[in-house]
Amino acid sequence: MPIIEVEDLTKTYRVFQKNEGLLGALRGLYRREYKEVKAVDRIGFAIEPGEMVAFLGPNGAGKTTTLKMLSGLIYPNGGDARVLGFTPWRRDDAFRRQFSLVMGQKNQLWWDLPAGDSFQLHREIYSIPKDEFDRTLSELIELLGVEKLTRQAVRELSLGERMKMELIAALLHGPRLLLLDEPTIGLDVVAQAAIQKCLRDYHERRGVTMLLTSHYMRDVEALCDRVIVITQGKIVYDGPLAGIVERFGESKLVRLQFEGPAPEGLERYGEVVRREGPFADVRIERSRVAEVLGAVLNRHALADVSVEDPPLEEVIAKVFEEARLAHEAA
Ligand SMILES: Nc1ncnc2c1ncn2[C@@H]1O[C@H](COP(=O)(O)OP(=O)(O)OP(=O)(O)O)[C@@H](O)[C@H]1O
Repeated sequence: MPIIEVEDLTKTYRVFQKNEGLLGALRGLYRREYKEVKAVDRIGFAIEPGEMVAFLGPNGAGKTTTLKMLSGLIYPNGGDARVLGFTPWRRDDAFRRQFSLVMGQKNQLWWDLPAGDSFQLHREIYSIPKDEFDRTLSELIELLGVEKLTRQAVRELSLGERMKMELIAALLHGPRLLLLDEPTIGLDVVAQAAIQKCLRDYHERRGVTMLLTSHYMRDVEALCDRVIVITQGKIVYDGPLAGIVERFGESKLVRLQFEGPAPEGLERYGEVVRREGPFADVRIERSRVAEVLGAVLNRHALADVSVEDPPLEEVIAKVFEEARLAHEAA
């Protein structure tokens, strides 16, 4: 049975429109004008236990709104969702004990206290038996490598260290589902990689289901096999990460190393993105790669060759752009 099942889920916000100037403000006092923003528009998907799924989309696409509905923080206007067998916005206690929502932009730990004190508070809130709490906490402290930091005030920690503490707090009650909204936002690449590793290791140990939003494609590549792409509140792709590159990555990067200097005239095969000594990198239409390689080998002596998919950033940007154009044309 899926851990998350979403059908036709819709959320429309009603946003008060302020008029400009004093007169406009006065007019707004007796005649309020509203605009409707359809943040999430009849989306549907299912996530099975143990999956790690990336939920991607440009700014304002509806990702956070969806995660908020799935964790029961806000009500939808239409459609339905079952999460861990519960309707999230009914906020059953048994539901809240089985999932965690981590938002990279928000802290749930007490700023002036050591994280260890906030962990104790979590123990009380979730009524975790002491021995189980001690066992889980030491496992998580070891996994995240933060032995010396739990007695230091949270405000004195670096952003990366703080995120590790946030993760510990989120995992103390052993959730079956982890919803992560930009867990590596603002972190440098080293700290990002550390968080990715912790999440991967934790997933391996506990098989927890994860749904994660991120603007960093490194997070996605490191953690997720499946991608759901949302733009303007609608899902435009749901499938394997490799499939998105196949479908939207129209070109491949062919890296050639010639026996002598790279020859002139490679432009006839595609876009030459680098030409330096014996090296030439050419972007070639996916369907022409075999034919072009054959032609190059016929004419020139090659020392080495490799064929690479375009970077995920490029592919995802293309998915967003195509969806935007389709939306404008509709
Ligand atoms: N509380 C709110 N009141 C009114 N409009 C809102 C509210 N929250 C979000 N929106 C609007 O709903 C749309 C979707 O917002 P949401 O935060 O879900 O997007 P997102 O995909 O998470 O974006 P980002 O990547 O920038 O975080 C946006 O147009 C946003 O302005």
